[in-house]
Parts: sequence; C-alpha cells; structure tokens
Amino acid sequence: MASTPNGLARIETHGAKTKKHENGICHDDSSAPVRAQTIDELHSLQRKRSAPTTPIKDGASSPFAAALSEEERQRQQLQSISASLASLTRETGPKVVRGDPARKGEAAAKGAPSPHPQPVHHHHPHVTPTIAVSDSSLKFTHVLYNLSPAELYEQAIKYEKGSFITSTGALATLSGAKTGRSPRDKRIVKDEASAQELWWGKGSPNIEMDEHTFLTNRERAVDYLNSLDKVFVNDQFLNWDTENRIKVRIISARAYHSLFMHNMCIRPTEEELEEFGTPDFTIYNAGQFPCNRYTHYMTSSTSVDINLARREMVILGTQYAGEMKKGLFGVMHYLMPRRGILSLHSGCNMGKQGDVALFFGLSGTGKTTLSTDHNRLLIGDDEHCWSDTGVSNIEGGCYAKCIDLSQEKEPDIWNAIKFGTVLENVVFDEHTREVDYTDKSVTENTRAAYPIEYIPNAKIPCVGPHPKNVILLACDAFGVLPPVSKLNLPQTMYHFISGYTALVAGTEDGIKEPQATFSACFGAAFIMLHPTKYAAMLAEKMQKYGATGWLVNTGWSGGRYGVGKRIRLPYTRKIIDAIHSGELLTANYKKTEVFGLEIPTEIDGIPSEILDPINTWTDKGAYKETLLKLAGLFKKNFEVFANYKIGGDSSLTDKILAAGPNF
Ligand SMILES: Nc1ncnc2c1ncn2[C@@H]1O[C@H](COP(=O)(O)OP(=O)(O)OP(=O)(O)O)[C@@H](O)[C@H]1O
Ligand SMILES: O=C([O-])CC(=O)C(=O)O
Ligand SMILES: [Ca+2]
Ligand SMILES: [Mn+2]
Repeated sequence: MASTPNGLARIETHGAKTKKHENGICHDDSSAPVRAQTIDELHSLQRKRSAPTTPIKDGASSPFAAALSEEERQRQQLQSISASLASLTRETGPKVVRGDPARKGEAAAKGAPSPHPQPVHHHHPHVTPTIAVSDSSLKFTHVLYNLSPAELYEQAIKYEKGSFITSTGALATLSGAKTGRSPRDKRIVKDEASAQELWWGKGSPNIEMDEHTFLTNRERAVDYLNSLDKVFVNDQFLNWDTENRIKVRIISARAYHSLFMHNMCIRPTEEELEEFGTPDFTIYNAGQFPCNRYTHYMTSSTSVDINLARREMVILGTQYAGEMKKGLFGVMHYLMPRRGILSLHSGCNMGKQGDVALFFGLSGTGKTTLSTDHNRLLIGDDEHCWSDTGVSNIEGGCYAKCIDLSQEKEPDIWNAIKFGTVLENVVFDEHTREVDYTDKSVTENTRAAYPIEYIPNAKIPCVGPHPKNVILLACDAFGVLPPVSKLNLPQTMYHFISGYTALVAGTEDGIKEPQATFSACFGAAFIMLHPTKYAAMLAEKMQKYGATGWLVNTGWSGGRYGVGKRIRLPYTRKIIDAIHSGELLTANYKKTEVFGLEIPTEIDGIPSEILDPINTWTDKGAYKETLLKLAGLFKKNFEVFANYKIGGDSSLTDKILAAGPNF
C-alpha cells in the first residue's frame, strides 16, 4: 500500500486501483490537468467560438478570401445597424460595436479579434469633418445582435429585475406597468398616400399623427436607445410564404423584448442572416422611456407610432411586448392586401389528409387553444395570410394565454413552457419556482411566448393548402348563441364583419354584466383598410375554394354569465372534431329564431340538449329577452357597415345585410 509523506495510508479510490502506471505508482488524480495557466484562461476555454458563418462561395482555395469576406460582412452589418440607429438631426449614425460592454477583455484570451471597439466610420463627402458636437457622438453603442436564447437568459437575469427561471426552465419576466396593449395610444402617420389608402374616422383603429410628430418621437426613442450601455438587435422574417416574406429589424433595450421577438418572428438561418441586407421594416422599442406629453397628438405617456412610408415603428412608454407583435401585424394588414393576399387574425391547423381550418376570434375566444390540437398539424395560432397558393403563418411562434392553464386540458401548451419560452407576468413559488397558473396577482393576461416548433405536431414550414373550413369563434357570455352553427356565405360575411364576442369585465366579487364587443374582421385593432375590403377578399376566396363557414360559441351555456357556465373545453373540442371530420356537413339541421342559424340536432359525444341554448335555460322568458337584446346590439353595430358595398356584386351586399338577426 502506498503511503503519503506524512506516513498515513493513502486513501485509494476505485479508479486509482485499476489504473496503474508502468512504474507502479498510483495517481490519485486520474484526469489530465487543465491547460490553463490562469483563471481567466480557464474561463476562456469554456466557450468555444461559434463556427465561422460565411460559407466560402468563390475563391474557396484561399483562406484569406474567407477571412476577408467575413470581416467585410461584419463591417457591412454594423454599418447597417448604425444607419438604423442614426439620429435624423445629426450627421452620422452612432459608433456601433458588437458585443456586451461588460465582457471587455474576455475575447482577447481566446485569440478572437481585438476587443477594442472598431467603430463604423461614416464618410460624408459633403461635410467637413468637425469635432463631435454632442457627447452622444463620442460614445459607442454596443449591439447585442441576434443573441441566442441562452445568452438572452443571462442578460435578462443579470440586468433585468423580475427575471427568473421557472421550475420547467422558462424565463419568467414582468412587462412593467402595462400588461396588455394600449390601442388608444396607437398612432398612424397620415400623409397624402395613407390619407387615401387607409381607413380613418369612426370605428377605425387608426388615429392620426403627422410626420413631424413621428420624427420627434423617433428621435426621442433613438436618443434613448443610443444613451444606453447596449441595445439588442434582432434581424428576422415575417411570413412563411417565402415569396412574400418581410425582413424586420427590432431594436430594443431589454433582453425580454429580444427573446420575445426571437420566439415570435421567423428565425433566419445563418445563411439567410448573412444575406439579410437592409430590413424592410424597423421597430424602435424604447418602451421603458415615456413619450413627452407636451408633444402634439400625445394623450398619455405611452405612444405606439407607425409610419408606413418610412417603414418604421416607434414604441415609447410601454414595455408590453405584444405591441411589437401586433404592430407588425398591422403592417402586414397594409402590405399584403396590396398584393392580393388576405391577412387574417386567425389560428390555422391542418388534418393528416391536408384539410386546413382557420379559427377566427377576438382575444380569449380560443384561437390558440383550439388550433393547438394533438390530432392535427399546427400551422399557426394567431396571424396568417391567404394567397393564391394557400395559407401561410406570418409568425414563427405562438403566444398563449396562461390563466388557469392545466396540463390535462392543454397538454401541448403546457409542455411548450420550457427553456427558451418567455412567461409574462405569472406568479411562482419563490423557492421551487413552480408557476401557479391560477394566480392573477399581476394580471389576468398572463402569457407564454414560445417558438412554434415547441409544439410537437407543428407543420414546418408553416404553410398549407386552401382552407376547407372557416370557424368563427365567439365567447358569448350572454349564453344565447348555439355551441355550433353552420353558416352560408352571406352569414359568414355578416359575422366576420361583426366580429362579436362578449367578455366579462372584471371577474371579482359579484355578478357583472357581460360586455358585448364588436371588432370588425375579428381584429379591428389591427386592420388598416376598411373592413369591407378584407371581407370581400374573404368572400371571394371562400367561394373560389369552396370553404364552409361555422360559428362556434366557446362561451356560456345554461344561462348567461352568473347563471350558466362556460361550455366545457372537451365539448368544444368534440364540436371542432366533427367539423374537421365532415360529420357536421351531413348532420340534420334546424333553424333558430332571430339569428336564423342552422344548428345540428346531434353530435357524437355531446348531450343533444345543449345544442339548442333554449333547452339549457330554466327561465325561458329570460332567454328570449337576452336573445333579443343581443340581436339588437348586432343590428346597431352593423349600421355603420350598411352603406358600404362588399365587392363588385351588390346582390351579395344585400344578402349579407339580410343574413343578420331578424326580429
Ligand atoms: N370551451 C372553450 N373553448 C375554448 N377555450 C376555452 C374554453 N373554455 C375555457 N377556455 C379557455 O379560454 C382561453 C382561450 O384563449 P386563447 O389563448 O385560445 O385565446 P386567443 O383566441 O388565442 O386570443 P389572443 O388573440 O388574445 O391570443 C384559454 O385560456 C382556454 O383555456
Ligand atoms: O396582442 C396581444 O397582446 C394578444 C393577442 O394576441 C390579441 O390581443 O389578439
Ligand atoms: Ca392566441
Ligand atoms: Mn391575437
């Protein structure tokens, strides 16, 4: 037995016993020593440099050609980012440099290019170079460009209060004072072109601002961003239809925002990123910084501004990440119809046989829940395009509501909440980090944003053939709409333009009155053109490709809110299954009073009596009264649309008008 210099027996490990060297001496350390001489060197060994990303295209034989083009490419990329961040009132863009300012010096140990900032020099031949006239032009803007989720986690946890890793690996974040969108603070630049093209005035979501005010806010955002230690830049795509893809650049101040958009937009491959070039649209998200209320058109300290001519969006005074997602959706609602493509606030999935279904509905009616279906391929949960070649998802991720989320009822969404997913405004146990999805302490609008491939049966690329079924979802808290009805084309148009749902405002103590909401095209907050333009396109496409329309009530049954209950999700799923399978096309139907809806008399697996709401109300008088009240609200809402012609065919317009409630 070997002994140590102090005479005590050496404690032998199992490994040492079996691993004898030639000279018969046992080593107590069986692994080779680390190569590093210092702690810094050791740490630098831990992280391997990412492989060079530029594939060598020509001059493949010369290693210098590749090195040069990589350097040139990086220079061009920085120049493009500097141009994006340029103030409009100074002569040059900021000096931009890649990488985290906190990591200075680390790269040197790895033989990487010098960490000393290599600013982008701007040559302005007509300007005599002068000494920098403001402090802001003396400083560097550090850019964290298309970071990976792991890097963004580290940034968030290190620098952003309220960032935590949950027990399943998601990144829990807080969106700040705003936990939902601020539609009343949205402004669209009204110039000569947009004055003609867009929908303005009563009912329109487009509130005007002038070009000068936009530039004032843009300058405020750009100066704010450039004053920071670092900014995040995401270069990504919208629309899986590659012919109609839009390149977007998102400049933001928070890792939360960068990870959110990483998940929600389409992630470019390394090669696509190299060829990215100039973006088609840029977002300046300075959400932590308020707008100046002395600025013309500003009515609060929040402003979300879109300038279609400049292809830019500015966000001030709200950190709710959904503003970016839905702001871009608005832009698509402008760009796509110009190409004859219909943009839709809908979910979309496809059966194994290739039958596509669209799910329209306002917030909370079930687009995400019902399009995420274990038996079908998910094309997308919220924003789509319908072109001559079929449907395509606009986004690269999903944004699911999490309130009362259960593993049993929504297993796919539950399982998607893992590493990489952004979990907004949820409450969790401070020790175990287990999320309590029933907790509304921060907000009821808790959300999870995850890449679409986190859903196991996602259809990638997210495109599909022409839809067979168009399902309009309404969460009717009045409890008078049937769980499902089959619609003819004029009825489909009527309900599409109406865009009805009835939510219950405030779910605290006491019975609250359901609040009817009408939102044209099931997304009035995002549309840019008059609703009838979108409706006409939908009618034309449904007719051309033979799609069937359905109205599904995912809301109350057995009485209105406070008396009845929300229809059970498994029942709604059965109804949706019967639509997909074709079972409902051949069912027996009867017509309801007032709304004139065709309702099936039976569906496999569902108690027949619930199919006609009148059966489930104990007070039949109250049912009739509520039905008429709702019908009245529909009529009143439709008045503004009655004067517009849908498409060239005036007979369709007349039919649509006649397809509403009759009483
Ligand atoms: N019968 C039902 N059908 C559909 N959803 C139901 C039903 N009962 C309860 N729910 C719940 O209603 C919510 C539907 O929200 P979902 O995320 O699908 O909304 P959404 O239409 O995608 O809205 P948004 O556009 O805001 O994302 C989910 O929380 C779901 O669990
Ligand atoms: O935009 C949001 O915040 C959430 C959403 O999908 C919607 O409201 O339609
Ligand atoms: Ca959704
Ligand atoms: Mn939505």
